[in-house]
Amino acid sequence: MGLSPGLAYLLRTLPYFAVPSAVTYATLKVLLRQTDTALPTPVIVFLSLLARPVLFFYNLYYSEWADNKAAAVHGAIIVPKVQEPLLSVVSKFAESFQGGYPGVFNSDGDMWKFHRAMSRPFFSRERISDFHIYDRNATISLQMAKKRLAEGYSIDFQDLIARFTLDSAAEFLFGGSVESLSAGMPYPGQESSKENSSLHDHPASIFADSFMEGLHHTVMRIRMGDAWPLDELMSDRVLPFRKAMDVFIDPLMKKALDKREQQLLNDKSPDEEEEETFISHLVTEPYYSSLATTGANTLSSILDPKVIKDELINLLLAGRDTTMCLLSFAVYMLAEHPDIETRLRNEILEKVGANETPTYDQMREMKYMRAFLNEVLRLYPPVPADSRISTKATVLPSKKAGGKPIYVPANTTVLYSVTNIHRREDLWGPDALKFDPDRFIDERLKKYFTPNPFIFCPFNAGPRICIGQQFAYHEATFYLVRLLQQFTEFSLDQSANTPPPAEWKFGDNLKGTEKIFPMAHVTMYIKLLSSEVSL
Ligand code: HEM
Repeated sequence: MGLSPGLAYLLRTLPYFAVPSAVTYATLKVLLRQTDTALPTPVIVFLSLLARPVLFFYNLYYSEWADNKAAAVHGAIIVPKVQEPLLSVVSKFAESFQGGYPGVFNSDGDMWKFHRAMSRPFFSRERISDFHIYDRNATISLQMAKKRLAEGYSIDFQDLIARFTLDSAAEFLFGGSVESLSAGMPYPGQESSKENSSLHDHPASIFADSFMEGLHHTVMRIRMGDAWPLDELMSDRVLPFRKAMDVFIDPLMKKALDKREQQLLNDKSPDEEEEETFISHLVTEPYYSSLATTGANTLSSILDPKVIKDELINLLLAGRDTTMCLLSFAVYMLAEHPDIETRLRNEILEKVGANETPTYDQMREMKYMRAFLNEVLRLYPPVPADSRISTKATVLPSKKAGGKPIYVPANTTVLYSVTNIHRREDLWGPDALKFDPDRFIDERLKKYFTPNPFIFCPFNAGPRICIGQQFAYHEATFYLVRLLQQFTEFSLDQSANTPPPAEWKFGDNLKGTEKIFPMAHVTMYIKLLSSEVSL
């Protein structure tokens, strides 16, 4: 049995605290002996214990002084600093995964290159255009919605969509469905499946609930900052949930690995007819090119089941909640803007038809649908804030004419709020807070977005841009086509929704007009119930 995170943390940090004190103690002893001076032992111990705090403040003030000096050399001002514990959520995310599942989403440097090279080929056009997985799960989920409405209840759309995205992502990645849709969904007033024992005890709920609970504890670790292990002195809070998830993932992995091993033994290539999943892709693709760049030196290390599992969980985390968030807010906006709902449906009827399954080409032609999704992503970005750490000191030019440049010291965590960027009137125009998909089609596109594309960054940008961007657009478009082909007139069931806090009524930004209370998790989420949806 391994050490608890708390004990491991204490062991890890022991040298950090003990070495300066031990060195001070030894130095004092030698000095006192050489100068023939006597000091009581408690005083020597006390002075030695002060060594770590003194070093801490010396480093703090020295680095601040050195940064200011370097900024002055460039005629720049130092980058504005924020209070760490409040805003370090994303930067601490990777740390909180310690001993967990390192992968493309939460690793850096060569390790990231290795994981990115491993995942990237799977997101080719052909693979993400295979819609039968969405089709099956969308059909099941919409049938469930109809049944629930026929019973006279409104629908917890966020819960329904979470099940749809989980089952679809799991099938795409693992090749086996979690079947969380088959567990059913909560009735209004039941906050979670825990309040409904038949739903909670369903085998499919165990994976889904463990995933959510594990995520919840991970977020708590992030909130607590570096010393989170001290809150887990006796046991690891995330481990039981990881174990519960492993019960689901391990047999699927074993099956894929055994099959590949047999193929290699018989010198066979994978069956052409066979449907490729992410697991089978990982155990099939040769990664010889990545061997050279990553330092991994044997093929067995590439086919290490742990590496494969890490990759799968990373993608499940990166792809599931984000798309759920996009679709939840999309339905919220449909309920708030019936005129937009009508326009979307007209486009669907024109490009796809009343019952037909949408194809890749039809989806590409649906310009208003893409504009609608972009507008949802603009005002309600599923990743509301993000951060980067500077690997070396750099000077950024000032945005204000005549303003001083900004000096960013090396190893600085630079935070940015995607939500704020997306809602700024100076970037998007005076109607920035209005929900209006046309801004991605009409002259405002050329005026604001084209000359300055980084004002829209729901998927980030640069080398670490989201791998699943097109997958997410396809999945969301597919679901909305199916939803709007079958349902009309969405409205919020305000008796069941969590309203925003009363003080929001007089708040700025969108606070004053919000009907639901968007809350922050790793991604944002809403509790959205739609009633009066009719066929
Ligand atoms: C609306 C849906 C989505 C949004 C808004 C979104 C957003 C993002 C953002 C902002 C990042 C950058 C994180 C960072 O580097 O700090 C990211 C990275 C990533 N996303 Fe997505 N994502 C979505 C859907 C998906 C899907 C469906 C998948 C996969 C099935 C996926 C896989 C990934 C991966 C693997 C990364 C890490 C890429 C890297 O670091 O190289 N995402 N996503």
